[in-house]
Amino acid sequence: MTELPDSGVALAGPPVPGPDAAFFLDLDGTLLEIAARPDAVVVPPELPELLSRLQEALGGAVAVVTGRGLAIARGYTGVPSLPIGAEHGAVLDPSLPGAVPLPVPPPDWRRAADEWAAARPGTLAEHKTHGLVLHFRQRPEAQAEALALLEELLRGDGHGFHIVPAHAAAELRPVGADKGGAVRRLMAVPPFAGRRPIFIGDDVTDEDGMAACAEYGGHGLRVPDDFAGRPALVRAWLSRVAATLSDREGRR
Ligand SMILES: O=P(O)(O)OC[C@H]1O[C@H](O[C@H]2O[C@H](CO)[C@@H](O)[C@H](O)[C@H]2O)[C@H](O)[C@@H](O)[C@@H]1O
Repeated sequence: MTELPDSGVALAGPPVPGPDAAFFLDLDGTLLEIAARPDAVVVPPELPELLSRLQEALGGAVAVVTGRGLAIARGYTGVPSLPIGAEHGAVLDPSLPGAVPLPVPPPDWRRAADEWAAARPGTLAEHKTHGLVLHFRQRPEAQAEALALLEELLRGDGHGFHIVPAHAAAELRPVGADKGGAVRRLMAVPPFAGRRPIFIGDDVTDEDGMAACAEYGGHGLRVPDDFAGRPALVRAWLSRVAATLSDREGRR
């Protein structure tokens, strides 16, 4: 059973995997509770220690694969040695192999996104190196207008971008950059190579990462289905995985 620390509620979690597992972890909605705005997330103080314990139990085979920018994700996770696939796999930790050149949004797109958000209180334009996001969580009625703006920006040659739906947001992302690519690049090198990968995510963009894990004999765990939609349960389960695997190793 997985204990939910703040309520004492206990739910059955997935079985604890073997010591040959590798974890690919999504951030927002998986390790972190969803917040009203991207900059309003509360990072649990125990997260860096949890990730470090998990790394130790799995020979280092733990990565975060997120839609967030690299510096932000690095700050939230707080573990310098943790490999990070950022911007949905468009940006990988500089230490990781296999970088491919990707487009950046033209300046007039960035201006148009900022102007769109400035004219609609409650919305937000988020800029990434290889993309941009229009957020409307606090103004859901702006969804259609957000999509209309992104479609308008893509009219013409599209500069190698496409529109990806997100939680209460719409995003422009380079064609061909997805979380599956980040998983494959990491699975090609130690300490991931040869392991059975498990991707934990909550969103449609995580499905690419889960599909890539299946190519290596692994699978995906979906937060809504496997953890009752509760990042706190994901963290509690990962803590149990780390403790169980370390215990088994200690007894050998
Ligand atoms: O791949 P992820 O780690 O799940 O990141 C996905 C996006 O997360 C952020 O936006 C989402 O979370 C915000 C904070 O909870 C929330 O306010 C927003 O409505 C969600 O869409 C982030 O801002 C994006 O850049 C990520 O792509």
